[in-house]
Formats: sequence, C-alpha cells, structure tokens
Amino acid sequence: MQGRTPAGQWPKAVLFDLDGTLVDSIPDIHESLNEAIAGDAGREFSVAEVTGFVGQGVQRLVERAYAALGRSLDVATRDAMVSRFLEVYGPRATRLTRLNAGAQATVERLAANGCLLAVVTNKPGSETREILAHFGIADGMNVVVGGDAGPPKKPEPDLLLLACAELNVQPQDALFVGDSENDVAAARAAGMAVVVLAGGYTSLSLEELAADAALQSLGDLPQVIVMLAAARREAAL
Ligand SMILES: O=C(O)COP(=O)(O)O
Ligand SMILES: [Mg+2]
Repeated sequence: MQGRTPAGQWPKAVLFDLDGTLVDSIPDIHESLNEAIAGDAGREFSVAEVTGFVGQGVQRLVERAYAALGRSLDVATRDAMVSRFLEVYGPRATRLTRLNAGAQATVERLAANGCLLAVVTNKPGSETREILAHFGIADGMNVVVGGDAGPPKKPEPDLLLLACAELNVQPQDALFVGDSENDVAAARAAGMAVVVLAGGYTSLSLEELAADAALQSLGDLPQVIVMLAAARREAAL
C-alpha cells in the first residue's frame, strides 16, 4: 500500500465485490457446476441459469441448482455437493475467468491516491485469494473477506462491517463497489455508500438496483468517486 489516506478524504476505503465486479467468473463456475453435479442432476445447466444461481455463496449455488430441477436437498447431500463443486472449481477457478476491464488500473490508481482497498465476497476466501493472486491484484488488497469468514453473508451487512473493522475505518467512510442486489442491500444495512457495475450477475436493471451511482466500466470509478464526494460535501453544508 502506497501512502496514507489524506485527512478528510472520502472514501478512506473502497471495498470490492468479486464475482461479476472485479472478475467475470461465470464460465468457470458454469463448467465446474456441470462437471460436479450434472451426473446427479440428470442434465446440464446453461450459462444463463448458472448466472442466476450465483450471488449468495456456494451453498445457495447448489440449492438453487436443485431447486431449478424441482428437487429438494437434504443437508447432508447439499454439503456433499458443495464439497464436490469446490473440488472441481478450486483447481480451475482461473481457467476461463477474466479480470473485468479497468480493474487493474483502477485498483492501482485508488491505492496511489491513498485509499485502503478490500475485497468482500460471498465466495469462499481461499478461492478468492487464489483468483486475486492469479490476476496480480492480491498484494494491492489490504483486506480480503470471503463468504466463509464466519458472519452471515451478503445481503446481511456483517462481512462489510468485518472488513471495515479490519481496515479500521467507519462504514460511512467507505464505498462498496458491487454488481447485485445483495451488494446494495448489504451496503445500505452497513450504512455505506454503494455503486454498481453494469453487466454483472443480477436479473435487475441498474435503476432497480438503486445504488448511489452506476458504472459502465470499472475505469469510470475514480470519476464517479469525485462526483459522489462532491455531493456528500454539498449535503453536509
Ligand atoms: O459466490 C457468490 O455466490 C457470489 O460472489 P460475490 O459476492 O463475489 O458476487
Ligand atoms: Mg457479485
């Protein structure tokens, strides 16, 4: 991390969601889910279906896949399928996954401006760290909070609050960048500003997501931060 957060700067910290925000990870999740459970499920899932299953962690991914088949899952079978999915996904989580446009440059620019940086995702921490390292952005992150960190996942605020505690910043001094309704709900409940990236993993429109601002690309983030910071200063007058 370069430099320190200049006094009075907002935000002091920028927290990023992972799937659908920093990375486009659906191709690996899609292939891994099919490899792990298609035998038991009796058919393969489409990319669009799997995109709809992503967002609330691996357990919900598996539960939603079985719900789409009209099948209920007992806890033991669900846990076995979660393990099977992670066995397939873990070693290949970056085979088809790509960093979203502007991610690297934006992370570097925010860090150079003295912003603390974190990733807060519902994906398990070990796969998250592996993906960040693969794309060369792990070292730029001050804190990484995965969905298996302990507290309830997004849309609850707890993972965001945990990241803030680890960064030693107040939620109102942080900005969350996400792609779905889980991210907006978690940030609102945490008392944190939130922006959403277009084209992520949600069936809702940008208007329906109702974040504080929307990004067409992560490269727009520095400019949007300037705008949000100005609006906050004006509101405080
Ligand atoms: O793993 C998921 O279900 C979603 O992960 P995300 O929180 O990074 O979007
Ligand atoms: Mg996401």
